[in-house]
Amino acid sequence: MAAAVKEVLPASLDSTSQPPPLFDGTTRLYTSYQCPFAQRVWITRNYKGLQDKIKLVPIDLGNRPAWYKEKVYPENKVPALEHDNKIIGESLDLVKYVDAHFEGPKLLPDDPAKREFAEDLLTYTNTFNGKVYSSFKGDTAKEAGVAFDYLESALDKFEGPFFLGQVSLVDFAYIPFVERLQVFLKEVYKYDITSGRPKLATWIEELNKIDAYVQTKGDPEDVVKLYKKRFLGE
Ligand SMILES: N[C@@H](CCC(=O)N[C@@H](CS)C(=O)NCC(=O)O)C(=O)O
Repeated sequence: MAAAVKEVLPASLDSTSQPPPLFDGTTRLYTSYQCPFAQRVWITRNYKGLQDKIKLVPIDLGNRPAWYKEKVYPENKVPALEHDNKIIGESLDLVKYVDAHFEGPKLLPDDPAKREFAEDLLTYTNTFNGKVYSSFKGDTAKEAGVAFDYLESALDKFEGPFFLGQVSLVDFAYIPFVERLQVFLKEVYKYDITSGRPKLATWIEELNKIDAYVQTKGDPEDVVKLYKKRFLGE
């Protein structure tokens, strides 16, 4: 198989940048290449083959343009999607929105049991992140372990390497966080999240075969630096 072409990514806009011509009919994903929430939507866009339909507009969150809050998204966060003359935010709503309103492979199956499980898992994402983040200051292996065990047993529910069997929005909701946590826990705590969790190991491996995801991955060293500063005050 030929290697996939890497998308040329636009440079981030900062406080000196002019806004794009807003509400001109172009669909725009306001994003940050470092943001795991935005990465959920970015992977979804790539997987559905919407690179030409949804334009990436990266924002420099450390030096944000004033027009972003004033004219685009009063929440002043990424991700946000400009579509059909409106702005929509919140990554979990956005992945569903992009799946429902755009062409490309469907990322939620029709099977009601799988849909219900998808909702449960999407709801659990915040709990998952909260449990792992709070473990950094406690008994990390034990407390983070509970959250990763939850994923391991969820991956056992349906046949196939992904949460719902076949790849879905649920995988794209978790992987940006798991990707970062795996690196950080290994580097700082010498904790291997895949040890004793074969399903989780295979899930990560399988996702790393999906170009739509691989193209969105950041530099692991940046993650370690950022997390050390943010969570450990280093
Ligand atoms: N609940 C939001 C969270 C988005 C979020 O917190 N994004 C961060 C970047 S990773 C952000 O924009 N932070 C800027 C700020 O809070 O001022 C979602 O799921 O989309």
